[in-house]
Amino acid sequence: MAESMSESGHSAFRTSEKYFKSRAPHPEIAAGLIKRRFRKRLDPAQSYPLLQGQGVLDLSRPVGQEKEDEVKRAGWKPGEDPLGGRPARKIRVDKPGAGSRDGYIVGDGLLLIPGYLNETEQLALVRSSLSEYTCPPNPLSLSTHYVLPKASETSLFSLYASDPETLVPSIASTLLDVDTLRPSPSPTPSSSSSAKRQLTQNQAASEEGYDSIVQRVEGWKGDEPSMKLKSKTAKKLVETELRWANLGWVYNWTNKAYDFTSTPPPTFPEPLAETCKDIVRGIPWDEVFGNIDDVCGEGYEEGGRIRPDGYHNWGEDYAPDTGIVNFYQTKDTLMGHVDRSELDPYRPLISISLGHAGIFLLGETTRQTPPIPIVLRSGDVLVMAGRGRKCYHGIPRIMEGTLPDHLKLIEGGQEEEEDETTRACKRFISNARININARQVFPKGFRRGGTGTVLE
Ligand SMILES: O=C(O)CCC(=O)C(=O)O
Ligand SMILES: [Fe+2]
Repeated sequence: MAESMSESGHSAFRTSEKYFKSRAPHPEIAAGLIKRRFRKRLDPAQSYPLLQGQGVLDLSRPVGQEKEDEVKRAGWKPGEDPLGGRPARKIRVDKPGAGSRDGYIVGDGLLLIPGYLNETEQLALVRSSLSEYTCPPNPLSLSTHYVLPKASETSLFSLYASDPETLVPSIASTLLDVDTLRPSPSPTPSSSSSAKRQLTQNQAASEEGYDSIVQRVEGWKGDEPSMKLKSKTAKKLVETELRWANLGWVYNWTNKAYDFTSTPPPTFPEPLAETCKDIVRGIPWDEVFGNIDDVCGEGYEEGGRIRPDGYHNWGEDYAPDTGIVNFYQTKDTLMGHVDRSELDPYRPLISISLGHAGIFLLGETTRQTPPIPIVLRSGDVLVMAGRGRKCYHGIPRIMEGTLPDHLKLIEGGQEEEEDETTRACKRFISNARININARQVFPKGFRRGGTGTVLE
């Protein structure tokens, strides 16, 4: 097994994260630009000419964007061997009404479908993400700390679209007079830490079991609002502090578990569920979980392959019931983690990228294996299923200069052709990436009961 721990003592995953996070120019470029005495200030990870000799896997780069694209500026080349020796096997993924798309198996149960969504579908999903998925009752990263509008007609995003300078009171301001306090010497960072996702390792929900989770989360009264936060304008909140919206079953970040107490269960947006089901239905799962030798290059296998029970039926019975919509400004990152709070540990997680491209690090089941750097561009879909659900992953970098033209604001007097919501969506995405990731918490036939659970 190809394991590595860099000299700095960081795991291979962390080394890669640091490398892609750093905005210092790549040494090949820096060599001509940076004086020798400044070079030692560069992040040590920068001394890797290209990380582990790998390039990035960049399968959906539009033609004609090369000049401004940060993949190029940073010196990250589409790699000759992006998978580090692992073969990426091509498959065909059916798409209703659109024939099919190429898909690539990039690991056991891990599938990349570049450009799955067309331009119209991308814009529609950007719109839904901002103008629908952020509406009550869906919790937002801001909900604990701000008094957000309650009705969808006056949602935070509709304020952003129609009257962005509207002041949204912080909860603290309704209890204390924080808005009139002078700034403290060390002001709260713009993405308040409490709004960020705290990701630490925890026991897999499938091992802990439903009853124990319910007991653990019972009686939880919610997070405390920060008493330091001032009221802010809708523009400031949406553009700099909104980090996520939660769809369907509500995830409780503090307990790292879903809150199963809500009755009736929360609903998941139907059109999004249909898109995810179409994706799952269109995948030839027999090929994904087929011949072991096709997927695993030498030195790749670790802990054996997993062929999940019932995967033949996913096309019929996959039904996402929870999801997170991540909003990234170009400076934002998401630390390496594994999503293990779903009771079915192997069902597909469907991850949709919109807006600016991001570097997605696809690791292994430990942080010690060097991850594959994948450029996820607007319209790409990544599917994590089976053993792939146990793999570390994260987003160390959102890349400037990668917004596709169809998501850019129309300039030069044609603005009137677009409605206020579309313009607001395009204003937001001009500096951002959105990721929608949908999951199914419960295995097929799982019934929640009073004292226990019954599997049909
Ligand atoms: O933004 C992405 O592509 C990944 C998001 C993710 O891993 C998560 O929300 O768990
Ligand atoms: Fe994740």
